[in-house]
Amino acid sequence: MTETDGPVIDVRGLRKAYGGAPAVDGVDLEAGRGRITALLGPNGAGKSTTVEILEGFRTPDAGHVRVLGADPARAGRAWRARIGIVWQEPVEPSPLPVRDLLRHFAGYFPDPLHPDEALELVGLSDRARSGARALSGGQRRRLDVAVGLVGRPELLFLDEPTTGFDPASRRRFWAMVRSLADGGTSVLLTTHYLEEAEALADEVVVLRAGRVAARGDAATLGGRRTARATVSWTEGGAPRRVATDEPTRTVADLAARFGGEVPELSVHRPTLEEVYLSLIGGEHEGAAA
Ligand SMILES: Nc1ncnc2c1ncn2[C@@H]1O[C@H](COP(=O)(O)OP(=O)(O)OP(=O)(O)O)[C@@H](O)[C@H]1O
Repeated sequence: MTETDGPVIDVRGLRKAYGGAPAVDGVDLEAGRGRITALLGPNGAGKSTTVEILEGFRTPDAGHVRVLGADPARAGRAWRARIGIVWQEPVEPSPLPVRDLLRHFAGYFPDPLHPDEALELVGLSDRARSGARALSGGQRRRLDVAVGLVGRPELLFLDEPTTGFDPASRRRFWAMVRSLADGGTSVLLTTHYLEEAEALADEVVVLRAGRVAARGDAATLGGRRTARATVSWTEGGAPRRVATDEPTRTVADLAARFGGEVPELSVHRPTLEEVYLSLIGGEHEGAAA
């Protein structure tokens, strides 16, 4: 039975250890219908373990887990038909033409999209007759998403979906995911691209060592909006900077002092990446790139 109210993902106190070492250590997670939730965290933070439990591929040691109202560890085929998964590893390219491949996958679902609709959604309509092997890397990834979508999922898991995309393709892909969410599809996105989380996510959840280090919308995460601004300029040939809670006043004072243009003036607030790196600790700086 389809639930229209309540969160699509409802997780409390989730724990999972491997050989006594905790991978997920008391995670709470809630995702609303039609929302995009991004799960961030350095390598080994517990993202895949969490997602695999939500998909029903791993059993938790402890915790309350409900996905589309059911316990994924016990849910059956009808539940599985309501979720879509785009794996981290691209699917092995098939020799079948793209449209036939989608028709094949559509056959597993009770109310699938027409293959051409799925291709249209991911911007691959003009490649319907191509063999999947003839697609570029980015096009194959979009085909993976079409496969994830063809069953008309209520909840779509996207695991590092845009690795290897060129910047323009990535932006097209984001627009596509956003329009899916606008159409009511809920999305759980795992990504290492902070820019991607910022562009897409209604809520960002940062995992660190199996625990939630922070959650919130990308604009305010970790006190970002209220963090001090840094005003920089050049004076007497030397770079100058001040940290301030009142950047407008600082800029006005500088403008008055310089009597017009302030050389190389900029105002900077912490980026999501800077906030993220401070949340996960400096030892992981390489992991956020
Ligand atoms: N099957 C397994 N057996 C033993 N340990 C595992 C297994 N799967 C994951 N782990 C360990 O659990 C921890 C969390 O791993 P997980 O794959 O969930 O992290 P992640 O956040 O998805 O990392 P990445 O960003 O690298 O994909 C890591 O220390 C990892 O080594």
